Amino acid sequence: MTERVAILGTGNMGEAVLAGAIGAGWSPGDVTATVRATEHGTARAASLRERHGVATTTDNAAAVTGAELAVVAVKPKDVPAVLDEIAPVLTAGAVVVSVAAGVTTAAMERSLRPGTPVVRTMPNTPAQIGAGITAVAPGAAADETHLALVERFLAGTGDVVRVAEKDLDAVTALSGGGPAYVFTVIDALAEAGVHAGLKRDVASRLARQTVLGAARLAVETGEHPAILRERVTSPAGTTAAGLRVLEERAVRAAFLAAVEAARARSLELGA
Ligand SMILES: NC(=O)C1=CN([C@@H]2O[C@H](COP(=O)(O)OP(=O)(O)OC[C@H]3O[C@@H](n4cnc5c(N)ncnc54)[C@H](O)[C@@H]3O)[C@@H](O)[C@H]2O)C=CC1
Ligand SMILES: O=C(O)[C@@H]1CCC=N1
Repeated sequence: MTERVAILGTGNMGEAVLAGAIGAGWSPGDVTATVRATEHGTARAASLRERHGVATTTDNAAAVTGAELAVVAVKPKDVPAVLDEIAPVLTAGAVVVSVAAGVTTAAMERSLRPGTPVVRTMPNTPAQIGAGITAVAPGAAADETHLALVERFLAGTGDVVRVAEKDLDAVTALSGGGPAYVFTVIDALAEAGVHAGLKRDVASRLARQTVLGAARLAVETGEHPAILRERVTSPAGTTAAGLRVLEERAVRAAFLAAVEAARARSLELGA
């Protein structure tokens, strides 16, 4: 027995969260996913019904009627319009959860009836396979019970961590967008392998599994990445030669600047 959930705007992130929760046992019969009333939306709705067994509609207000959880997963600029649609019909005590980058709980609360519990979150797309991490921060009217419900729903999407709302822009920059940085690394490593003479399928397999294996080793041993890196790096060996190039090309500084730029953009989206 699971609570009734509405996913409002079921694009990349909405579907990833939905798939993670359902994959971990949330009943598809308790989930309604909304799409836009366009040709593309109609096709997408059919595909969501077929692949996940959820109900679909283009009517956000109808979707939240009777729902205990309303997950807002539209683009940040579209959040106010969706909140305006659902505010009059939201069940008393229902929790509004947002995954939108930058949009503050205070801004959302202004569009909702006074006292509506709001939880702002920042998931990432590995949620789709239960390997995500989501940071959550409560709004003014969200208490422990509301947070617990949101965390139980998100548990199927992977790890969940509570943070202060002021930290969510940094979270967005690191783990929200982080998969994109890592996919760039996988892609670059595979291309480098091809350049070094490997067949494309072999290079791609080596690159993907190397990133997965390194991540799992870091997570499962809990050891500092610098220690794990040292164990790969033989004195005057091949890895030392490669790492030297990464340092010369300021790859660490590039990651620092990328996360800072993404955080600044998240702050801008919320302004
Ligand atoms: N893509 C990602 O990796 C992450 C995205 N986010 C956040 O998730 C939100 C959605 O991003 P994406 O899924 O990437 O975008 P998307 O464009 O794939 O999904 C948004 C969906 O909402 C639909 N939509 C727009 N207005 C609607 C309305 N009034 N009623 C019903 N459906 C409506 C669109 O047709 C689209 O399918 C954004 O606010 C973003 O900041 C957060 C974490 C990671
Ligand atoms: O790029 C974006 O704005 C969203 C938020 C984090 C990941 N994707």
